Amino acid sequence: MALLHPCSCTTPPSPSPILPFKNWTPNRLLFTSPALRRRFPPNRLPPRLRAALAVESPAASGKNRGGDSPEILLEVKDLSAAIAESKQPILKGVNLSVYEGEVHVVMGKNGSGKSTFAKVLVGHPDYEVTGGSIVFKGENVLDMDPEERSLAGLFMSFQSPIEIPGVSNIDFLQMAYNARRRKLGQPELSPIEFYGYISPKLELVNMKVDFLNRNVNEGFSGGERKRNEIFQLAVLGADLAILDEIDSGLDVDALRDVAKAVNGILTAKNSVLMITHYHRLLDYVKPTYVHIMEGGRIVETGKESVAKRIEKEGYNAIPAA
Ligand SMILES: Nc1ncnc2c1ncn2[C@@H]1O[C@H](COP(=O)(O)OP(=O)(O)OP(=O)(O)O)[C@@H](O)[C@H]1O
Repeated sequence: MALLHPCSCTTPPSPSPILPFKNWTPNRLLFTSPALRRRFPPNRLPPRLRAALAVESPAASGKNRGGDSPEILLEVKDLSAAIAESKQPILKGVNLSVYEGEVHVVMGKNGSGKSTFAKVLVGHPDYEVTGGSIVFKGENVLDMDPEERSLAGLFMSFQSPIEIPGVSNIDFLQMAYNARRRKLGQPELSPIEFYGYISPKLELVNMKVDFLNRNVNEGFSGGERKRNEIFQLAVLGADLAILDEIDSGLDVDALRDVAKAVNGILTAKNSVLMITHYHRLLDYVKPTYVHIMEGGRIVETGKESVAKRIEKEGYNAIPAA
């Protein structure tokens, strides 16, 4: 699963080391019981209870990073990285600065290094950083393991979200959410408080409540997995969400829902880095910048018009690509 285990796109994580099941009380069983769900169906929580349970996402309510002008969230300088096993260089000097409140889009031909860049940001063990720096919220990310990066507020959704057999969505999310709250020194939410918190998020992505009790991504269609990734992002919050082809394989309605959810999680304090091949996502989520990656470098940066040009003319429209 993406958020707590950015390295897990190839190896399903064991949630236990950082998400202790021992914190899971018998209340949880009541909470997921059909009777309780009938009593508190999503969207129908009594307004007072809803208000009482309303809490901000831990990321949104985290450290206040200051005054009115946007601060820099991510600064990548001359980043190079190779495949850990073969030492084959893939990233060859990536430079990128992301400020609060921005939407950055990375496009590029197949094999240009987009996913590798995203995975290197979250510390995927398949890759070795061979040069340059990554600073996130003023901290050297290269000194952090993937779990620390995630707890610091980096979220990544993967092209192919993994299944976590035997762990329901709601169990997973509550454990992940409370882990983040603990890290921020905030009190954990009880199951009922958590349910109050996530109900509106289900609406945001137009997901049925049944998905909460299904095992993470098990038997989900491709589109449902993508929707679930965005749901996780909406629930867990992030200062920087890295979305790798979140639009691939979505039907038009799902694309609209996912885009709506992305817009719904954006605030003046967080940012999104989206990898996509298609301009259609940008009809809904307006980019601050569009970057073109080629040969492991960002070779062009511009506004949305760059994406439109590529859609029309292909990558030949970008001389360096
Ligand atoms: N773990 C790995 N083992 C072997 N080769 C890899 C690995 N990771 C990346 N590569 C190679 O690095 C290059 C860049 O891959 P990457 O997935 O980053 O490209 P991309 O721009 O995201 O492509 P696409 O648009 O097709 O998703 C490709 O040639 C790919 O085969």
